[in-house]
Amino acid sequence: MLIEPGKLLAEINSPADLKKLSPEQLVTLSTELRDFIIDNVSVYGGHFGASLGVVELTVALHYVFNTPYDQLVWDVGHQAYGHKILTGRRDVFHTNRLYNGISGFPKRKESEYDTFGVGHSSTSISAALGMAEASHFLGMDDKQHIAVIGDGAMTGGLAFEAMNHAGVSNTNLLIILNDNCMSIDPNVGALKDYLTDITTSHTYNKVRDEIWNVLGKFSKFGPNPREIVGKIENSIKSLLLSQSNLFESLNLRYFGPVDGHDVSHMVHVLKDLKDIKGPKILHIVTTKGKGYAPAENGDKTTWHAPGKFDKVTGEIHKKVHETPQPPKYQDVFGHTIVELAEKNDKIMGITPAMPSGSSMNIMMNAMPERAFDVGIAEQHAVTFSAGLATQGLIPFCNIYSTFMQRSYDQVIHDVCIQDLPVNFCLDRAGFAGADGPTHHGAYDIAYMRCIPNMIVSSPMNEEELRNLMFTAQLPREGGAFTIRYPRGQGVMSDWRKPMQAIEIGTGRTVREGSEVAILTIGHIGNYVVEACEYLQEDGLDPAHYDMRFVKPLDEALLHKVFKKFRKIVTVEDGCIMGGFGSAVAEFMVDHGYQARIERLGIPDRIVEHGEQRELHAECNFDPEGIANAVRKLAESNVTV
Ligand SMILES: Cc1ncc(C[n+]2csc(CCOP(=O)(O)OP(=O)(O)O)c2C)c(N)n1
Ligand SMILES: CC(=O)[C@@H](O)[C@H](O)COP(=O)(O)O
Ligand SMILES: [Mg+2]
Repeated sequence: MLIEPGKLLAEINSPADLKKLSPEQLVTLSTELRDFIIDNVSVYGGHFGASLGVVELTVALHYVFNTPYDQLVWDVGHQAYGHKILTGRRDVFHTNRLYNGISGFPKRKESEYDTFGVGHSSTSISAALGMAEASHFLGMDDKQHIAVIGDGAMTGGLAFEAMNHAGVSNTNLLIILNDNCMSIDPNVGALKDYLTDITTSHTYNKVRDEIWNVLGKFSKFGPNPREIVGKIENSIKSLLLSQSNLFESLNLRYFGPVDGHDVSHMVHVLKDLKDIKGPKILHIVTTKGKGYAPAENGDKTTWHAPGKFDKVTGEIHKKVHETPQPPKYQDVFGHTIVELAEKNDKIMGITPAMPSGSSMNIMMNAMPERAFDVGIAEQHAVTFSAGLATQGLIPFCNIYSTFMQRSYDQVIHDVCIQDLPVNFCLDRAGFAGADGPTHHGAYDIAYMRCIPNMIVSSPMNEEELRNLMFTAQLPREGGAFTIRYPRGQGVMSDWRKPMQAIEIGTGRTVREGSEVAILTIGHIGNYVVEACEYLQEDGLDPAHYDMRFVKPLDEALLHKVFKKFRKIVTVEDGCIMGGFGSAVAEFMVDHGYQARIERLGIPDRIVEHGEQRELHAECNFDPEGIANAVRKLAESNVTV
């Protein structure tokens, strides 16, 4: 269902239309844009608070800059809904994040205005700097490059690496630091304190006012007062350098903080900055959820991505169930780590900026001195965990599978080469769903199982998750222990049972059978249970083994399987290449068995966004797809 935009917004089909508006009309447009986002997200879901917070900035940027010639890079991209709507995607915005609809993040294939594909944080400054250096190299020194980065994303090491480089470049790079004191959860760390200090400090405000007085005068001199620019720049610089400013010390000219919700002022400021050459940073202060009272005044973490809600009452729609529902895997993790830590005082919890998403916040609340939110800093989270392990502590480092990709060298260099006993809980393993390819946890089995000193496991249900966590905290010689589990609910409403150790490298038989054996890893095994019901109706009787470990594999069980079966299906919610099925195939070859193995999982292509089950179906490993694969194999004439 297409949602009607306000009158002014209905006229904006591209930023060229926006430029026809008077500065006064921008205020009305901002209100209409905000309403349109509220109307759509309340009905269709998606990220919310962040886009509301940058409405005025978005309008001002497209008003002042010549996009898409000037290059605008959004960090993370969850705040770019306004940008999408103003750049030709208003009428398809109701398909945002839906299967076959537009992406919830900027995406190069989707629009020329989306200069850089995003989803993971802290990339914008590097990307914009690369574009700026390219423009210089290609003789387009009139081109502007703008990176919009949040205070949360600024805590990522990559952002600092980029600023370190930008400070010695002479490019037209404008970094806009959108400071709303929030990550998904409240922002953390010394940088946050520093930004709060600049924003509230009397000295800085005085300096800021002086700068804008100077710039205010300078604007009146006309569109291109280059001579005056130099003089003013010098005075600004000396004024700022007399202060200790983090960004100035990196040779980035610092401007701000300014009110990011005053669209007229933002236009004025951006116009001025456009004429100042070289790398610079504008610090704007905004409110996440601005303009929608429940989000602005309520729990900002909830309103980061609230799901569908009643826009009038602010009530978030929750499915009502008549029977008790299984918990989310993340909550099983959160409660279980506390339960374990109460008995084992060496256990520590680590999350890089996902306390709510991973449910590590349960431990952070229960035992704050033993659980750390380290900011959007996955590399640091892993090496920090390694440091804890050197001292005999037992770290449970919980990272979304997709974000763990950031820390690959740390896993190898800092953990596995040193054989340190660090536990990795990889949440959101497999298809993430509506967030799409940037967030799918597709590769972890393949990238973890090839590292020596690494155990790789995955539970089929809540009880197994708890038992694996219990096993991971028991003393062991060394080595890392990975436990991967998906986004969403498990299958057991009665999950809080006493925990027991699982012998490392052992699987279990879910179902004895004949003709075809199905080997699974993790939660996706529940699809096989469903598939077996259909297959039984067809008179088929496949065996099903929940392997629990990809590494080490349960060799005894596999010998049993390969001795009995010539037709084998493997199922995993991960990339086929190098994954669990590949491990089984390697075992077969290494041990001289011959069988036909049908490997189901994520194919070697980028799978877009949609509901998890839609994506499983697309890749033929939903229950129907699995049943079809088994039927086909059962009918085939395997001669090995
Ligand atoms: C590498 C990486 N880690 C974690 C995340 C999850 N994440 C998405 S948005 C976000 C908070 C970003 O905060 P900020 O940049 O300040 O933007 P805001 O939502 O406040 O506008 C986090 C942690 C991510 N996208 N990428
Ligand atoms: C933009 C981003 O990276 C996060 O907001 C992410 O969408 C959270 O995912 P979950 O909803 O699975 O926690
Ligand atoms: Mg923020």
